[in-house]
Amino acid sequence: MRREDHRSHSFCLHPRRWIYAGRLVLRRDRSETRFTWPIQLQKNHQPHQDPYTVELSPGLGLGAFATHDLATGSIILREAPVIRISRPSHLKGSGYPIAEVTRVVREEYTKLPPAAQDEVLSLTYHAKPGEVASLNNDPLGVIFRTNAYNTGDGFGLFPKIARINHSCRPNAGYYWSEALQKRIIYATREIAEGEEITVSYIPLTLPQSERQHRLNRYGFTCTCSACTLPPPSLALSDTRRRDIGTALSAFSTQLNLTISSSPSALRKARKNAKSSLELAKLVEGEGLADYLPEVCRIVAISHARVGDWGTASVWANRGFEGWVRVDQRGRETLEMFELTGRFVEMWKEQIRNETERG
Ligand SMILES: C[S@@+](CC[C@H](N)C(=O)[O-])C[C@H]1O[C@@H](n2cnc3c(N)ncnc32)[C@H](O)[C@@H]1O
Repeated sequence: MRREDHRSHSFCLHPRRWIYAGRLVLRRDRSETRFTWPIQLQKNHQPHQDPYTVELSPGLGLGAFATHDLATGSIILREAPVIRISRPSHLKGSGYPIAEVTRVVREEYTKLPPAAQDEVLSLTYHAKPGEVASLNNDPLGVIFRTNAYNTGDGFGLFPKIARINHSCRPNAGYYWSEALQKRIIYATREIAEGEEITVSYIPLTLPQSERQHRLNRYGFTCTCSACTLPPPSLALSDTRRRDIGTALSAFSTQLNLTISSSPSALRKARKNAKSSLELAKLVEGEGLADYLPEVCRIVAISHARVGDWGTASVWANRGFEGWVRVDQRGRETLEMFELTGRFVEMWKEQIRNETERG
């Protein structure tokens, strides 16, 4: 059993509800594994100052910059959409035609107060030559196309989030909270004061050439640290990202909690559990921190399927820690909370049984 360092937590699950904090130490032989479960909750002592400011980012237009050091998991911004449009069912899979986007966005735009209209019109956009002229000189559709994010069932314009630039190795992630009806931006790793805050506009498991192709619609060539690697390292990064993408989609069909019983199913499940740890290493090595909470879930469930409750508990707990900071009442947070509790109980029972057997 591996030794896990005890980690302290400084966030609040519910502002007025304090949850029992107990430290769980499980011992086997001379090694021990400790972690705190349920998590130790303390008051959130984040500074009151806004975590970011908007400034010029050389070569990228405006960008968002950290005003102080931000810890992993810090919430940078929560924003509700000023304009929200639904996904047209008849066009599933194909893009929204820009003339139609322009029409529906204008309809919503006219309902906004003047200050919000000005904020929308101030946003950067990328259009093909002659495109805005072909839309009766109405830029709203292309503003929307350049800046919108999804909102679960549709798309929304978030004028503050829209100032955040792209990187293929971002330091922030985003999340649409159904409960809050807001998009949340959070630090996926430590961000130093003055550092630019970046998110990804595209899936990051694509190789560099495909990423550049996808970014064409935003009108720029990405020069982030991942895209400008020297050729041998770039080839390695491309392979790693492809492998991560393949593994993520392969695991997506195997994430149930049925314990494998037949020898061949168990052999396969053991192989998968091993691959899940390799996936975690690849994601960490490639610096794709916003994929980590999902990978924690994969590692946890893959180890539960082979009855390795220690590893399953530690990774479920890690996944929970990742999600709870982002959305305390989110579906993923609650799932990982529930799984950690369940796995810890199984783990305790496993150790009790082993101790009794001597
Ligand atoms: C959603 S906006 C981001 C904020 C924008 N920089 C601004 O000034 O409002 C997207 C636009 O920002 C620019 N941009 C974002 N990320 C970039 C990057 N990594 N490199 C160059 N330009 C970038 C592109 O012009 C893109 O169309």
